[in-house]
This record gives sequence, structure tokens and C-alpha cells, in this order.
Amino acid sequence: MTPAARTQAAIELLDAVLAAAREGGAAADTLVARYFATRRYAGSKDRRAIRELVYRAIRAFGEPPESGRAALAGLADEDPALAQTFDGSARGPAAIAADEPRAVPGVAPAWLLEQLAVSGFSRFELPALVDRAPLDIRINVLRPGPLDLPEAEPIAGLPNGRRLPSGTDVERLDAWREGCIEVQDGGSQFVSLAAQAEPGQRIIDLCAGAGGKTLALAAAMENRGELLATDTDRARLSRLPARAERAGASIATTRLLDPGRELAALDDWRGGSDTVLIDAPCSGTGTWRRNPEARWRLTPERLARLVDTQERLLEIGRQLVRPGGALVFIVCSLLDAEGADRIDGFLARHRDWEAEALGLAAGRPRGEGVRLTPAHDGTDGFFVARLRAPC
Ligand SMILES: C[S@@+](CC[C@H](N)C(=O)[O-])C[C@H]1O[C@@H](n2cnc3c(N)ncnc32)[C@H](O)[C@@H]1O
Repeated sequence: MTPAARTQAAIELLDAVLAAAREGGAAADTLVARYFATRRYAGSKDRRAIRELVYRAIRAFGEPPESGRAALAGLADEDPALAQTFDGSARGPAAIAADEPRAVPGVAPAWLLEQLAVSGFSRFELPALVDRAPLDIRINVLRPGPLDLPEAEPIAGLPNGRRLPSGTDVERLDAWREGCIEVQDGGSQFVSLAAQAEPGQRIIDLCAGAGGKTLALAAAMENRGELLATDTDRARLSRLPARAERAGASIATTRLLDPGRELAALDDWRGGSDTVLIDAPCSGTGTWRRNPEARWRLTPERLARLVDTQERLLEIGRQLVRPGGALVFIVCSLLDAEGADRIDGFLARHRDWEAEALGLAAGRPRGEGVRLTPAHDGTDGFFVARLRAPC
């Protein structure tokens, strides 16, 4: 493909990404894969170049651009080589007119910048939200084995955490195939430590998804005790048993919940968990590094629905904790509406519960919990709080 044809392909793909963001359609990665599935003439270098251009544009603009062409015209203003590809050739885009619309660079839509500001988020920390994310792994103590890790760097505060060069094909490493390592962002590892999981405990991972944190809990519990992983999403939860087997996390069991009837399926755990971990569904504002198009998809209405779910999950979790046990609330969001405010609300409703210090070697205090940010901690953004039930 010519450089101009690559630019045209990126414009078409960005149009599809923007439409999907408006209409709740497929993720950008899926759209890119589908696009190339029907264009066999695109070689691997073309695919890589087009994909990079699409993601460069997604990272560059906080407000959704009005079109793929406006996005790339915005980038071309700062990139003469890209501008030259608007050459009007047979498969390339028409030349950019002086007065045609261009997307304006930014980190997030205006309403989300406002939400971040009221959440005490400094504007100096904004650019790091859309940087490229590093590749972090957790060494799995349940499967000790040879670690053939190229250029792994330690992560301060995480004895089992390592940072690998971006682009490392982890799944080709023997250490991954044998379950000796798990891919897990450093921030996710830190907040998992807030559970203070110990061998012999009974723990529920209420929003377990495919089990990222479940596996970390099983390792901390040295595979002793009971660990129940639940979720309402059948597809996600169904991936957990195979991951647990590979990781040797034999204490993890799964249970699918019915949305709205969660407690009915958890009667045998009511008032009986040492710890309930709620890794709640959230806006994902802390994970834009990995999923930058998420900021084009979020709306105030969707945020309000997520907050309702978080409130409900806190009430469900509360009823599962034993007297004197702990409720750990996590979101990969930087917004107080989904973090500090939810915990303040919970503590106002349940005055006999108390927030506890977390003792994490990362993050800064935020309300009654701790917040990690990409700029300060070099991890995805998270909020975590630990609440102690009355005895
Ligand atoms: C942030 S994700 C969990 C990620 C997972 N803990 C990990 O570490 O990989 C939130 C999860 O909450 C689940 N969820 C949403 N509503 C729920 C509910 N009412 N009860 C339990 N899980 C729910 C979603 O299906 C999703 O898998």
C-alpha cells in the first residue's frame, strides 16, 4: 500500500471507531481486526502502520473528532510527512483545505476534565492518562519455576512484580506457558494487596471477571482456605477456571450470579466471609492508557448507572462479611464519584463500620481510601478503600 492509501485506511477505520463509540458498538481492536480480515492485500507492515496511526489519533484527541478525516487532518498539522499523504491520489485522501475542520488535541472530553478537576486531579497529571502503558507481570508463587524473563525490571513495593519491555510477547515465554507468571498491571497488584489475604481465610471476589485479582488472592492465600469468584457475566467468568488451572490456583471456585438477585445465590456465604473484595464495574478512567477510546464512549448517564451499581454492590458485599471482617472496594477510576464519595456515603449509612489504613507502598490518600495514578505511581489509575465491619 502507498503511504496515502494507509492514511485513507486509517480515516475509514477511525470513522468506524467513532460510530461504534457513539452507538455502543465493537471495540477499536475488534474493528481493526475485522477491517484487515477483508483486506488481504494489506501486508504486515501496512497493518502495523495503519493501526499505529489509528491509535495515535485516538490518544491525541479528548473530544471525539467529528470524523476520521478531521482527526488525521488535526495530526497532519503537526506532522509534515503525514500531511503529504493527503495527495489526492487514486487510493489516497484529497488534499486538506485550509478551512476544513480539524480535531483539536486534548486528553479528555470537557465534562470529564471537569469531573477530574472536582476529584482533585491535577492538570499536570493529565497527559500521563493517555501515555502508552508498560507491560507488568506478577510472579506466581504457586508455580515456582525457571523465569526466562528478558530485561525484567523490579517494581518498587511489589516483591513479585516485574516490568517488561513493551511489546514483549509474554504468551510465548515458557514462564507464562507454565503458569509461573501472570500479566497484571502493577496498580492491580497493589490494590489486590489491600485484601490482606492470608492462608486459611474465606474470601469472596464478588466481581471477579476472568479472575485477574482472584489469582493474586489465591497466591497470597498459598492455596489454603476458600476463595469464591463470582460475576454476573457468564463469558468472563467462564474464562476463570482455565486460568486458575494454569496458575495452579486450586482453591478458586466460581459461581455465576443473576443481576439483581446476587444475594439469593450467596446464602451460604451471608455474614461468613473474612473479606469481600469488590472490584466494581466503573468508568475505567484510570485505564485510558490501555483503552483510550473509552473516554469517547463514556457519558454522564452511563457514569450515573455505574455509580448506582457500585452502591448496590457495596450493600451486597456488606451482607456477606462476617462480624469483624473486611470489605475492600476497588475501582480503576480516578473520579471521586466512583471512589471516595461512594465510601463516604457507605460510612454515613453504616456508622458502625470503619475505614482502615491500607499500608500500600504506592498511591496517595484520597478520602477514606488511597488513589494510584499513572503520573504518580507509573501504574493504571485506581481507588481502593478497606472497611472493617463491627464485631
Ligand atoms: C472491573 S471488572 C472486574 C475485573 C476483575 N476483577 C479482574 O481483576 O480482572 C468488573 C466486573 O464486575 C462484573 N459485574 C457487574 N455487575 C455485577 C454484579 N451485579 N455482581 C457481580 N459482578 C458484577 C462485571 O461483569 C465485570 O466482570
